[in-house]
Amino acid sequence: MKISAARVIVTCPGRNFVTLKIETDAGVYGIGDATLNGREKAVVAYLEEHVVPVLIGRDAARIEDAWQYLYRGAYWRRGPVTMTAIAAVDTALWDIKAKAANMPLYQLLGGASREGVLVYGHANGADVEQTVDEVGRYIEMGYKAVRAQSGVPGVKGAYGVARGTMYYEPADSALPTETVWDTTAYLNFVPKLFERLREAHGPDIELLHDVHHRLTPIEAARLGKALEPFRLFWMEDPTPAENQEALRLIRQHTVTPIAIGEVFNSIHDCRALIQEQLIDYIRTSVVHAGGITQLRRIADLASLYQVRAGCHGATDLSPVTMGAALHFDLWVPNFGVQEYMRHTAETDAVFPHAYRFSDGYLHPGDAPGHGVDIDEALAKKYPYDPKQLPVARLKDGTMWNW
Ligand SMILES: O=C(O)C(=O)C[C@H](O)[C@H](O)CO
Repeated sequence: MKISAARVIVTCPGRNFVTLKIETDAGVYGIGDATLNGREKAVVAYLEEHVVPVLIGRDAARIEDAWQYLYRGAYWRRGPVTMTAIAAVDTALWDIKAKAANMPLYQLLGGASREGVLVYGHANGADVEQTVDEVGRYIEMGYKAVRAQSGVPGVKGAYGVARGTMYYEPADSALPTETVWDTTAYLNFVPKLFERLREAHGPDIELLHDVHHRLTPIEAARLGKALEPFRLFWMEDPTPAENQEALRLIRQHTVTPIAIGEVFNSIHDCRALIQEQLIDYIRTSVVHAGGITQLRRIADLASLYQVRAGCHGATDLSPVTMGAALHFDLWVPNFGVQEYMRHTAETDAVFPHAYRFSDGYLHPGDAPGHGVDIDEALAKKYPYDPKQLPVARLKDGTMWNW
């Protein structure tokens, strides 16, 4: 079964998505997500200029060889653009292999290890009480795990707070929106938020929180310690994790579980964090960490150290990534939780999918392949709309991590 064509499809049903469609001479096709939020066109160019030409005529069944060819053969390895492009090819080829075998992808990976995939939703509010209500709304919808983010007094454009409810979309403008970060205000506020959430919703609901790379190691240690009485499922991205050693310091001070990895694109980015057991959950995703092929390797490494998978699943990861991730999650022995930020109805219509939510769990469905398709005619109706992620500055104007 040879690859006969490969095309990049860019569409914006409410937000931008880049999709690679690979066709074969056997008539079977596969699709892969290649969306890199705010940097979409860089991946489009990488795919169209450097990857598509070398795919034509290759054996579609040789997924590992294609992965190694695109990774080792590139010389300029790794990085989010390269690894997102590789992920798109890898996901499309796994889709083709599973369709050709007439099996849902999770069967090819080794079969289901569980009945459904525990997911966490995103509750957010302008202040504490609104966030408490929003968490309650997610619990009513059946969620067993909820991430809580709130507006912080004195912080302009706090991370994770939507302008409407349900659909937080940070890439909101052609030029980056400027937000202001205030560590003192944030550190004083967050423990009070979780105290109130436990008081309102009791001890059993799983609560998560994303710090979004804003703290220094000692500040993150302080926050983790302050949150211990409220038993978080995880504290995410407490510091920018390119400094992997920083996690040693944080770990010495707190038993609040830590999740890191959504911006990682290589197994090497998480090697020390996993091998030194500095994190509890690894957040690498199908789309930004080189596809199913590398994600499996990361998960296997993590399983040796009791680190569990907690895949990134924000709205900028398309339904194609969500579908593929759910097959991975259903199989992976060391599963923790899957992020599930619902896509809008417009997005869901462009990407018809087999996965279904029920009572706090998602199931990838049993359609052959990863179970997600693209309606190309509908996709054409939504042209690319340039949008970038925000930036953050301290109150005195110093650039900070968004
Ligand atoms: O979902 C999360 O945990 C995020 O941090 C979402 C990111 O801000 C988003 O994917 C950036 O594109």
